Amino acid sequence: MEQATNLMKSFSLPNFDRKDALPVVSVAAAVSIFYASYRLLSSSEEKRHTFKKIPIPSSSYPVVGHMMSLGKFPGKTVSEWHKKLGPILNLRMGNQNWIMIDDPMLAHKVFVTNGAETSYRPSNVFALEYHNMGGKGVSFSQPDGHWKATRAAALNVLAPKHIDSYMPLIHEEAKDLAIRLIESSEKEDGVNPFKYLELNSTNVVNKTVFGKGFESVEDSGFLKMVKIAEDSTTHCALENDLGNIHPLFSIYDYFFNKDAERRDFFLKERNPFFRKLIEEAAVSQDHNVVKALLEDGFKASDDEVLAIAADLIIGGTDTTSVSLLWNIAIMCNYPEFQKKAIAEIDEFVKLNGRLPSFKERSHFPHCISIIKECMRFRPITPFGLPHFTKEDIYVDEYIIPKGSTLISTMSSMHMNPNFYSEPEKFNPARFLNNTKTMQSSANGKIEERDHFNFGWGRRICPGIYLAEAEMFIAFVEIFSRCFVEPTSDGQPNINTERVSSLTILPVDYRVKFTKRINGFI
Ligand code: HEM
Repeated sequence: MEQATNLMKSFSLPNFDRKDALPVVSVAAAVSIFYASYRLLSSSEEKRHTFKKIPIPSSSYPVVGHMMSLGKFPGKTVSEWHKKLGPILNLRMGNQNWIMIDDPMLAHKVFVTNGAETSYRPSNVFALEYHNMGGKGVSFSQPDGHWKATRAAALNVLAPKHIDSYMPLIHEEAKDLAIRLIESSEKEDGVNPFKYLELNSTNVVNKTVFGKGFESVEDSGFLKMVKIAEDSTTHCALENDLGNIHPLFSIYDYFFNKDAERRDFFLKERNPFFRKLIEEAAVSQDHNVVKALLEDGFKASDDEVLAIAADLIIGGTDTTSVSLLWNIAIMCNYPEFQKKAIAEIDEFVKLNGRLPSFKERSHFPHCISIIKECMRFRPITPFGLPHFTKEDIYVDEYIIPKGSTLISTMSSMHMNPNFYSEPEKFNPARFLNNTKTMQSSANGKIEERDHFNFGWGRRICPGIYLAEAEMFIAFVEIFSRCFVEPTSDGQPNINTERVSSLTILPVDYRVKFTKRINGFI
């Protein structure tokens, strides 16, 4: 102990008089301030020097940047650039800066860890001012505006406890879908299932939101709704807001009267169409989302109801039907997985004498894995929905400058060999140990995510539960009743695609929905 005390004493400072100490302390303080400032400056200099430059693909041209180099399949082009240049790319689109990311871990850091800065949307007049009615909707409104309230309202009406009350209608629609597919396939020796899938998803969302559906694929109301949804997505696409990409391009809009055409679409066509549906829904006896928005504490204004309803219709129709369109094309190409799904469904039906509810999905590991793997194997959007950052963000060794549009490259992200082993192989077994709902996977740890089709962080799709229930129930209805087979045209081509506004679809195909003679339903 004594030794220890002596040792401590030997380290203590000599005794100074306070007066003598003053100049010493001042000099020391000045030196340390100077040193600290020097460290700070040099460390930010060091930081600047040590940060990696984000690669820029070489095919950029004056004024347009990479716009003209993206080609007919922008998702594929950007995926090729990622292969050559790495997981993060910097594109110039007119005067906009686009950062493309195809590594899930990096994307998680950008969109989730830095979510407070990266949950904005790039400015787009038609999406924000017209589609979202000046920020009153969800999908394109900015998080520092009204978005938090409308997003909370959307999350509330799409929450499992609410969606569960619509399950009977989801089952009814799925049964009608399976019967329509079988009947039209029998009539014409094969059918292109797309319009029937569109009717199914439009009816599910329409009945949920407005309490009203459509009778058939020829119904004029249905055709009008599909057209309105298509035109809305086209007018909201970033690449169509040309003046925003470069002021020079507004000349095109000016001469071709594009702005007026878009304004007229929203004000004279879309809004009156939706307002009528909203008026009817508000006085309907049945439960629907419009009534919930008006009553459930949110007390939305007329414009807010319209903007949110439009978001749910546009967000929830094409997305689900295109996912199922890929699913059927893939199943036709892989009959061995159809057989596994059918065996699982038959076993449940034999035991219970009925088809399962979504709550009983744990009995269906093969069906769940197949649905997930189809979405991974053929993602339905090339780039999801773009985010935007208002601040510089520092991620790994990159600085992403403020004012950048942030995009996840879905095609190559889902083919990332560090995240998925043998990604080119259609292999549902990869998800047999990850059969939790897509909803909980999307909101869980990055290492446990199944796929990224629903986007990221604070902006992640609020309709996952509805989409997942709808896809599961439709899948089970179809395969409990029939086997999907190629027509004499051959197998659906699942290696080429066509781009339509925000989604990527398989090229048109026909398949046979052959009624199963040994089916239990
Ligand atoms: C397979 C089906 C679906 C897919 C793949 C899908 C995908 C997406 C994606 C990628 C986003 C953007 C996320 C982000 O910014 O990071 C999104 C947002 C959104 N989705 Fe979905 N979606 C689907 C179904 C639905 C359904 C059924 C609804 C509602 C009925 C819906 C409503 C919305 C809304 C309102 C937003 C905007 C969220 C916001 O900006 O805060 N979606 N969806």
